[in-house]
Amino acid sequence: MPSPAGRSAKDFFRPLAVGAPEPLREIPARPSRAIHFFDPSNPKMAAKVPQLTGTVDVLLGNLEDAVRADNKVAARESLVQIASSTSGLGGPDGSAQLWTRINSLDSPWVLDDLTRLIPAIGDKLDVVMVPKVQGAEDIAYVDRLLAQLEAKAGLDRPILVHAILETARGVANVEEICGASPRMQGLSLGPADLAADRRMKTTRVGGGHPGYLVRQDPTTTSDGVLGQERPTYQQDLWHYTIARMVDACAMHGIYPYYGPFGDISDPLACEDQFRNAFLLGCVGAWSLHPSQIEIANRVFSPSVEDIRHARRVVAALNRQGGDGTGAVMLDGKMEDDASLKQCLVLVELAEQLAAVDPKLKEIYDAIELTDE
Ligand SMILES: CC(=O)SCCNC(=O)CCNC(=O)[C@H](O)C(C)(C)COP(=O)(O)OP(=O)(O)OC[C@H]1O[C@@H](n2cnc3c(N)ncnc32)[C@H](O)[C@@H]1OP(=O)(O)O
Ligand SMILES: CC(=O)C(=O)O
Ligand SMILES: [Mg+2]
Repeated sequence: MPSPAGRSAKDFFRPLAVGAPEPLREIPARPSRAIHFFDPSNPKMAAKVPQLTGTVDVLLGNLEDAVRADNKVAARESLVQIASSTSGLGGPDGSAQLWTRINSLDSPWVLDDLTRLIPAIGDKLDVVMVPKVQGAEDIAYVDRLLAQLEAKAGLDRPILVHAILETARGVANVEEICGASPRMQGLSLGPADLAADRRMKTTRVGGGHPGYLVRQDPTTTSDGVLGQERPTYQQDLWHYTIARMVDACAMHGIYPYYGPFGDISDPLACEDQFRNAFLLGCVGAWSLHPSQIEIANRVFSPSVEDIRHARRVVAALNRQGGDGTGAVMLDGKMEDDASLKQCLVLVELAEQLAAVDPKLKEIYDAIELTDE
């Protein structure tokens, strides 16, 4: 049966142009806790890129929304200049990955974005983020064009593709989008455009809304008197969409990300939104302002307490027989094969992050297990 992108299983991993690099069989788990957005046409932001390179997992040169229409060409040209001249940025050995968000596929700029960037800096670009993806056909278009441009440029490594989920149709097609190409690296939530497309009645870029809540039932005393206290609990507007993204990504072996949190002045709520996404399965979020990088790095790195507990569970099950099966009691709780698997997710993530973050390595290395 053909895949949603119209390719049979035997053709799925064939290059889409003669001379294009072989598609990857597995998407590498490169740390990407913060995808830091900058407008390359803004001289102040562009000047900050070299100093940010050692502090953030991904730097993304944004060409789409938030870049003025009369700056689109300047942004593209400046991105070429920044990628060519910043050491440690992009490519398999870069200390920060280099991504770009191209303009939407129906815009007058997108063709020039790709035909200019791939020949000029294709060896540095790790991921192309495609906004407003509606279905597998959008990924198929970018997939073929990238293959043609890679072949022409003589690139030996395929550029990966990341889709933003920001239309109702995109959400409805999320599984087929994730499976549309071996280039698919991941998905981000686009809460602002998605809210508009769904005709939600919000005006924010991500985050919650005080009106979206549940209220506790009225309480009555034994005398039948109605209580006055009716606490309310704000709910997460994005839970449904993120949960769908996480399942679709896990099914296809790619990575889900929360997107932007627009209230730069509210780091606490930003942290909460990021943490909800982390707990549900996301690997990172966007940072729109330098102050959000530290929040994302912290939230998307497992805590010392989680790693200590995870290692204790691994050790306890190992002591019991070494193959991770069976059940043990630890701190009054049952641990078995399934809780071990959850702990291994955290332990493996900590190892990946420690490999790129020396401070975190020191912190994780210093954790002592008290019960051995
Ligand atoms: C819905 C979506 O599509 S979300 C994605 C698109 N949006 C974006 O990419 C937004 C990116 N961020 C921004 O445009 C800006 O951060 C803004 C407009 C939100 C705030 O900018 P400012 O008002 O300049 O913030 P602020 O004054 O706090 O900035 C402090 C310094 O950090 C710089 N800075 C701000 N944001 C960034 C950034 N994303 N990257 C690098 N440097 C930045 C500023 O230029 C300023 O530099 P200076 O000290 O040399 O003057
Ligand atoms: C992230 C994005 O593009 C949006 O929220 O619309
Ligand atoms: Mg958008």
